[in-house]
Amino acid sequence: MKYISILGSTGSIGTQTLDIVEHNRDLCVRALAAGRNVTLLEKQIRQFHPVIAAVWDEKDAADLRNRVADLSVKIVSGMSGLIDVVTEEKTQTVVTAIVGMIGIRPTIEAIKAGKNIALANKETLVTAGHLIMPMAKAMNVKILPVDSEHSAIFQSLQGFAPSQVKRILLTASGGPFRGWTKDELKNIRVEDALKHPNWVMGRKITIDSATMVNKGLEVMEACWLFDVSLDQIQVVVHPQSIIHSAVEYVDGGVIAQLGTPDMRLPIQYALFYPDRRDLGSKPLDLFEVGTMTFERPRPDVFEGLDLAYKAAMAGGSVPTVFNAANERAVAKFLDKKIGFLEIPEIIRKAMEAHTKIDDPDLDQILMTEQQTYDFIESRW
Ligand SMILES: NC(=O)C1=CN([C@@H]2O[C@H](COP(=O)(O)OP(=O)(O)OC[C@H]3O[C@@H](n4cnc5c(N)ncnc54)[C@H](OP(=O)(O)O)[C@@H]3O)[C@@H](O)[C@H]2O)C=CC1
Ligand SMILES: CC(=O)[C@@H](O)[C@H](O)COP(=O)(O)O
Ligand SMILES: [Mn+2]
Repeated sequence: MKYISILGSTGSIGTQTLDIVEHNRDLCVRALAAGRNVTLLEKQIRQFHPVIAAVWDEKDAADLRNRVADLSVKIVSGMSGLIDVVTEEKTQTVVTAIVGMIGIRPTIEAIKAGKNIALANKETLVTAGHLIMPMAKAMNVKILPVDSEHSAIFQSLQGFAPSQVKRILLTASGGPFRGWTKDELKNIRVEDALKHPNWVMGRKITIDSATMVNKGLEVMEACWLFDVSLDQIQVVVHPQSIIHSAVEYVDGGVIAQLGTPDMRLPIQYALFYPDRRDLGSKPLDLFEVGTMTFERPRPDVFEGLDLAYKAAMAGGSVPTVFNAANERAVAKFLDKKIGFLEIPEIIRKAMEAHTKIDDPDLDQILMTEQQTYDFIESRW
């Protein structure tokens, strides 16, 4: 039996993880955490029988306790609830499918408790990679990538020593507005930005793909996961999302991972690594794909990518400002309070206003997050 817990079980990655659990009898769910979707969480509790379940708000937790009073599951709430979920005794692997840098503290606590991490929650690594990666090494826990590109890189790296790696080719779909001019991006509606060409995902990451902030976050995520420098990563726009990323080796050979866009494959790979199992998914039909194309990214049009590189180069607390400003700006865009191009504008202004902390500890990261939110609230 493999014992797992899921942070963010009601979301896109969380529900696909549970789909994998349904099809693999040797996976057992020990604990689940959700934000507000009490109805779906109740269903999941009844189907997967976790011993602990968490929701964010204590009021929702009280409601959930009433709903599942016939079961012996402990219902918890808040940050301490998330920590109870990830430190559940029997759990071996925690799937971090929560959205945003709220995942930092539970991820750190999971590592301290010796749990392996199947990491989807890229915001945590972008903001606290300098704390998390050494901690994982010291605790001898595995950080297994779930993000499709990073899983592809991880799969392409199997059997090779890090010294043999020359570059990483990180693919990007280019999002729904690939090829548009900056002028054309001015009046984009939320509904249009939520239409990703290839992937069905949660709302925040879908907007991040449209601004290409997602690719910027993924560049930083790759630096931490694979211990490579920024100039060893090339972003390649590949609109078909069939090549999920590749590694170029010192002899010029390039090894890539290909597949139809289906997040269940990287999730399952992380859960059963190094084994592979039948996923029951539609096989890749290269004749159906027909053509695969490649383009250079346009950081001049998609300023979010340019700002991500600036944040990565600055390091210290600046990636936290980049990420926190983006989280707040995307929430405002989804609420129709700001326009599409105000997302990078807010990130840029927040970064300009920030005084960098070189090697922030956890408290300084969380303080920087709060200061960034306060800065944005006072102006937008
Ligand atoms: N979706 C995808 O295909 C991919 C996603 N990722 C990354 O995975 C992460 C999750 O993305 P995705 O699944 O799309 O996001 P969703 O928005 O679909 O799901 C987010 C999950 O987080 C939960 N959540 C939000 N706030 C809290 C909170 N305060 N406490 C507890 N749970 C909370 C939500 O609960 P509720 O809904 O109940 O409020 C939900 O279960 C992100 O970091 C994203 O970048 C990476 C690669 C691909
Ligand atoms: C499925 C996944 O991993 C997403 O992060 C996806 O990569 C988004 O696509 P783009 O950011 O390349 O548009
Ligand atoms: Mn990705």
